[in-house]
Amino acid sequence: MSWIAERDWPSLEQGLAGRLRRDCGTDWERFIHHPFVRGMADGTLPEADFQRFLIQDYLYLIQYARAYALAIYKADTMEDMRSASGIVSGLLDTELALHIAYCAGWGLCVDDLHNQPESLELLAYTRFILDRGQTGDLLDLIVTLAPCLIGYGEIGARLMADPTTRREGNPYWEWIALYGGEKFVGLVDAGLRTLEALAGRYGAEGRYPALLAEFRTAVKLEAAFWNAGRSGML
Ligand SMILES: Cc1ncc(CN)c(N)n1
Repeated sequence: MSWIAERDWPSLEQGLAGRLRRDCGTDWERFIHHPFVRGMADGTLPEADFQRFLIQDYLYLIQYARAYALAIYKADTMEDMRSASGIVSGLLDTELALHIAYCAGWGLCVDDLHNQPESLELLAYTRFILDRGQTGDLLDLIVTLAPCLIGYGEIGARLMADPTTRREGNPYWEWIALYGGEKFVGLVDAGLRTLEALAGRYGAEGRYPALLAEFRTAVKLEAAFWNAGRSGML
C-alpha cells in the first residue's frame, strides 16, 4: 500500500500547509519525487553527487538557521519564539551533526566546509528566504521556510514507509533515517502547528495568493537544489 498523507500524516494535508502543498501541484511532486531522492532510496546515487549535495546543504542549513533566528526576532509571542528556537536547535544539534559526520567520513572537517564556495542555487534559495524574511512579516517568513521543513519530512516519511527503500548496505540510510525519524517528524509537526496559529493571527485567508507565490518559489528552488547535486547520471 503506498504512502498517502491523508492517512499516514493527516496534519500535512490540513490547514494552510495542506492548502499550499496541494495548490503547488506538480511543483510539489517534482520536489518530493525527484530522481535524486530515488537514487538515495535505492542506494544507486553516485557518491560524488551526494557529496556535492551534502556540502552545499551544510552551507544552506547555516543560512537557513539564520533565517529561523530571524523568526525568533520577528515573533511577538513567547510561544512563537520557542517554536522557532526549537527548530534552530534541531538544525544546529541534530541535522548539521549528520552533515558533519558524513563529511568527516570523506576526510572533510568543519573548516573545510566553511571554505567551500556557495552554489548559485544555494545563493538564490537562501537569499530569497532572507529577503522575504526581512521585507515581509513573520507569516511570509514562516511560509517561505516551510517547504524545506515539510518537504524533507514528507520525503523521509515516504522513504521509511516504502518497502523498496534499501536499508541494508545503503550508504544513504543515515540520511533517510534522520529525515524519516521521530525527532524530525516532531519538528515538522511543531512547525505545522506554528504555521497554522500564524495563519489565523496574520490573516492568511486575505493574502493567500501572495503566500502561495512565496511557497511555490521556495518549492521550485528545492527542486533546483536537487538538480545542482546531480552529475547527469540519473
Ligand atoms: C535544501 C534543503 N531543503 C530542506 C532541508 C531539510 N531541512 C535541507 N536539509 N536542505
